Amino acid sequence: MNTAALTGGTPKISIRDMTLVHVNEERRQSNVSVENLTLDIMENEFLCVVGPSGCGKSTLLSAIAGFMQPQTGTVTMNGERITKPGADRGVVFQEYALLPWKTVLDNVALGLKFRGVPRADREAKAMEYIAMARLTEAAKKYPHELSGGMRQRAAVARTLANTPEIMMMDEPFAAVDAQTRLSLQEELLRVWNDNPITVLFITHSVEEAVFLADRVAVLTPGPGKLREIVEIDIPRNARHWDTITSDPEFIALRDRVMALVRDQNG
Ligand SMILES: Nc1ncnc2c1ncn2[C@@H]1O[C@H](COP(=O)(O)OP(=O)(O)OP(=O)(O)O)[C@@H](O)[C@H]1O
Repeated sequence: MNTAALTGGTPKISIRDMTLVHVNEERRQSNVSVENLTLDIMENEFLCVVGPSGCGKSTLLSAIAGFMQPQTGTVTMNGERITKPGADRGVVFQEYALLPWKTVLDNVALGLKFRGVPRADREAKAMEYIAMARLTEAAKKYPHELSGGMRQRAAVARTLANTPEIMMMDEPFAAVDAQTRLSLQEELLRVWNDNPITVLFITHSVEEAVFLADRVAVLTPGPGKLREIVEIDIPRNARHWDTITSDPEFIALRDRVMALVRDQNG
């Protein structure tokens, strides 16, 4: 855990009193999805966001990604207001992250291509990230030739190859089977330990959040406000599924976060 960052370091992302409203002009409807949310995401921390369905987790991600603007309040990165999407913020979604007509190598190299990096350089760089995701053997394969877990590892490699300042993940492992999901979580922590980066990870799974995070932000039922932040001080070298589920600290933190999510009195 990046304790220095959490106890006085610099926030990478600062959200202040942010309200996000989805407006449907045709139907003359508006829907307040996030209300008066204040939250910092510290440099190189792994922050998980949990909360009841519809509480605004994905909407929060959209604002940091620059896909939508707050109606009131602010969202900044390194002190600068976020006004549009940018390569400095990478997003991994649950599905559709890879272009089906491109190989793993071309998918991972795509962002570098857009930035004008010459072919040999971008392929060498992409292969480094592919190796990190343990996909070297699959570099020339197309997404439909990969398992769901391999596809998500490729999606993470593609995002990290763009060297963003923050990687945001919206339920990235929700579509894979339970066993694959556990190994993807361990793999993600291995990669993150080797490549420190700020991570915002959205999930429905309290266990997943407590396993991965430095801190878990629990939102209230929609419109989402911050209910509580729970610090997860389980040592990084204890984050293995074969042992952690019998660790009393893990059990206590999981139960605490679960109680916060289930309490509907926002
Ligand atoms: N494009 C949109 N137009 C109108 N309302 C929207 C739109 N997208 C989301 N909403 C509404 O905003 C609220 C928050 O949705 P959001 O998807 O951010 O929640 P969530 O916490 O990510 O949900 P889930 O856990 O079910 O994925 C919900 O009431 C949803 O119906």
